[in-house]
Amino acid sequence: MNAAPEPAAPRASGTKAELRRRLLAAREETTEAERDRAGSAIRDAVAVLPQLSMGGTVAAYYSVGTEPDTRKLVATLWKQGVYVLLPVFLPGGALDWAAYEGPDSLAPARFGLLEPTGPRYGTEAVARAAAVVCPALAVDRAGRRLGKGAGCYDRALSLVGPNTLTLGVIYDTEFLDEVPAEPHDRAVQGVVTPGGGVRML
Ligand SMILES: Nc1nc2c(c(=O)[nH]1)N(C=O)[C@@H](CNc1ccc(C(=O)N[C@@H](CCC(=O)O)C(=O)O)cc1)CN2
Ligand SMILES: Nc1ncnc2c1ncn2[C@@H]1O[C@H](COP(=O)(O)OP(=O)(O)OP(=O)(O)O)[C@@H](O)[C@H]1O
Repeated sequence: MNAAPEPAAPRASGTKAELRRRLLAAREETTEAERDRAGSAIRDAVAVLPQLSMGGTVAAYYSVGTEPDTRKLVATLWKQGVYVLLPVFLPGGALDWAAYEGPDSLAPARFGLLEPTGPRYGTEAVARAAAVVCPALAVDRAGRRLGKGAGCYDRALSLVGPNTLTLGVIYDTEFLDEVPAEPHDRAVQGVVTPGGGVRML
């Protein structure tokens, strides 16, 4: 065949990298007061969900930097008697999990993260959670999420069953019509934003 080749479609990974840069730059513009308000709204919307308030296990993340704040949510769930697992980033990109046992149970880790210091329960511990509260840079209408690019949450979400509630936490402006997706991407069931609360997708 001598038909001219189609122009190459941009590789999804390239598109993702560009989008990440744009979204991270926008997060840099948020103020501490905005992030503080966002954290209260996220806590108020999420802590009342039955899967997160019945005293079972919830896998969450402990926000750092300009991420949508989940520290208030984590503290509230813990005070309510929920068993909160937080991720420990392993070399290679898998996540281990350990319990949040109050602010003193965290220590600074690589990449500016604050990670739990208690016993680690293994990569598969996430499968015991009634809900997984995932960090994301963007989520689209089909629940496709864009993460930081290490594939941590794609792997973690591939371990959870269909009865586990999976939520991506983002700012309102990060809820997009479409996020570039690759076959390994694992969608979330719902999205949480400060302005929109919890929306199932
Ligand atoms: N608060 C929080 N905890 C979390 C996550 C998260 O997104 N937020 N993670 C969600 O997956 C995991 C950590 N994932 C990470 C993925 C990539 C990089 C990273 O590439 N960081 C560097 C860039 C590379 C480098 O410096 O060499 C950076 O900070 O720019 C860091 C953490 C587990 N814990
Ligand atoms: N289930 C998996 N098992 C092993 N590696 C995986 C898996 N899922 C994704 N990966 C790896 O992770 C890399 C990064 O994926 P991607 O760019 O989609 O990350 P992300 O969804 O943005 O990040 P994260 O999941 O950490 O929030 C992929 O190139 C892939 O090699």
